[in-house]
Amino acid sequence: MNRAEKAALQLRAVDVLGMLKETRTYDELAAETGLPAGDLNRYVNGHVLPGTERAREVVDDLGREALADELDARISVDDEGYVDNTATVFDQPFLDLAAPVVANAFEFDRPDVVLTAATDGITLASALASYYGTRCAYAKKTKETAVEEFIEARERLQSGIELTYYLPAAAIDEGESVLVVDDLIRSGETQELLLDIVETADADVAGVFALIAAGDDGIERARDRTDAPIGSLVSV
Ligand SMILES: O=P(O)(O)OC[C@H]1O[C@H](OP(=O)(O)OP(=O)(O)O)[C@H](O)[C@@H]1O
Ligand SMILES: Nc1ncnc2[nH]cnc12
Repeated sequence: MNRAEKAALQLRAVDVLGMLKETRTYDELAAETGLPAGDLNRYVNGHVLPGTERAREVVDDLGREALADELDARISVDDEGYVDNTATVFDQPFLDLAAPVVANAFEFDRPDVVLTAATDGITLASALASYYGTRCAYAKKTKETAVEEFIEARERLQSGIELTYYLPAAAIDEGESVLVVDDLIRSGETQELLLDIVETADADVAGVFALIAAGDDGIERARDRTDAPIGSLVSV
């Protein structure tokens, strides 16, 4: 790690601790992290940065669990199993904090493009693209105006309705590496359409990630399509 990467990791750890501190006392945070309350206070208040080893532990070990808990607390599931996740997808700072933790926890190779489906995946894709310093692209159910060439992916859903997603063809170049993400995966139909788009572009899949997996079907469907790492932060 060079100096800038170390500094970024240290700041990420401070962000994770700051998020945890919002709902905990320093003593509770100390019990949870195994770190002295006095040190935690100095980190959260920005007086001292954690060393790189400590920062790595906070981001890798504590970060993933803490984010999953936070995500769990923010979503509600109705009687039919449908998820209200607006408190997450509308909160860009939360997703910006989640991005490095997700990237570290799931060991995706740094992609050239983070691809999602409009609408609800966009804020997550934006957070991840910003973290990796790469482009973000989203497929839409309608054609963007003034764009001439599109990659199209069409599928007949279980309902019998045909769904088509369109991505401007210039959004992904041949041979690029693409991380496919969405806020939620249930049947996996949307992810499958995104994977079709990656295939049509002659690009490679760096990974598949959803914040929330509603059941296992979607993850399994994605697993049938690629050997790249696949994951979700929480399951409902
Ligand atoms: O795994 P699946 O069964 O395909 O479901 C997951 C998709 O459903 C939701 O999008 P939706 O189609 O509701 O569109 P939205 O993002 O515009 O709300 C969600 O954002 C995923 O894209
Ligand atoms: N919000 C949601 N919850 C569960 N399954 C879904 N499929 C599409 N949107 C969904």
